Amino acid sequence: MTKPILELKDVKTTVKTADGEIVPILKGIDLKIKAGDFITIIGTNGAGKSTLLNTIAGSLRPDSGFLLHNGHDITKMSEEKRTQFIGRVFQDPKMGTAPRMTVAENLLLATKRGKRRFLKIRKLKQNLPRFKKLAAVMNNGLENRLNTFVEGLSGGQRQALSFLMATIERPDILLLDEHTAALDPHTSENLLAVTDQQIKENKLTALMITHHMEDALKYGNRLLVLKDGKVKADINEQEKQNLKVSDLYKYFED
Ligand SMILES: Nc1ncnc2c1ncn2[C@@H]1O[C@H](COP(=O)(O)OP(=O)(O)OP(=O)(O)O)[C@@H](O)[C@H]1O
Repeated sequence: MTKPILELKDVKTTVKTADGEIVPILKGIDLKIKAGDFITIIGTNGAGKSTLLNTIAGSLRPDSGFLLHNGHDITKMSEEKRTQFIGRVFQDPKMGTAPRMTVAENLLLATKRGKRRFLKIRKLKQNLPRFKKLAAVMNNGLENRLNTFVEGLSGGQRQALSFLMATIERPDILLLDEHTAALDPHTSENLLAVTDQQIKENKLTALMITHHMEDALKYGNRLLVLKDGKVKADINEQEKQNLKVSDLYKYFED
């Protein structure tokens, strides 16, 4: 049997509050993620969803347990090193992009993820047709703004750019932390549809946090419910197809 693309073994993560208190957040997560899994993650505020993605990305180090990437222990690997195989889109359109650089420059930087980063004008020009094609897929006019400074983009275009940057060098794992939550309903729906299409077309492995039960059911082949730092339910494709939103709310009850 092939190894999971990512495995978490009894992962426990604590955080330190402003007054120095150590609070356990993840309380023993066991998870095997197969290549091609598109997992939606739901759970109440504070359940540990973002902490789980932070622990996978390496921005938080677990206190105990292990993370394995294709069978290799990455528990102690730095966040920077993990960017070679992990792409990430945050909720805040301001994160993950450089505001004082153009869309094309940001994309060129993203192609150099995990490598030495310096930009050559020649490379930028060479890549423009490719970037135009990629941006057009996002279905929101980004392809006409390649020479615009990122700070001048709409929130939706900025999130679309973040998504492109996270996926332009195919990541082994794509982490989406409520990446459409700050957008208006129409823009959010468009980005979710493109996200789904890109994940399917490129056979990406992705984890997506959402507070929308309909989206958690509509997208992906697997659904995780987190509660109080633990996996309360791990629902497979078949089970998921038979679920309704009202069924999901039951997992939030005690
Ligand atoms: N760096 C941090 N310092 C202090 N507390 C933190 C930190 N990160 C998370 N927490 C706390 O840990 C708990 C879990 O946070 P986390 O963001 O993982 O939850 P979540 O399930 O993503 O919630 P939400 O739906 O509100 O985004 C929360 O109570 C939060 O306040």
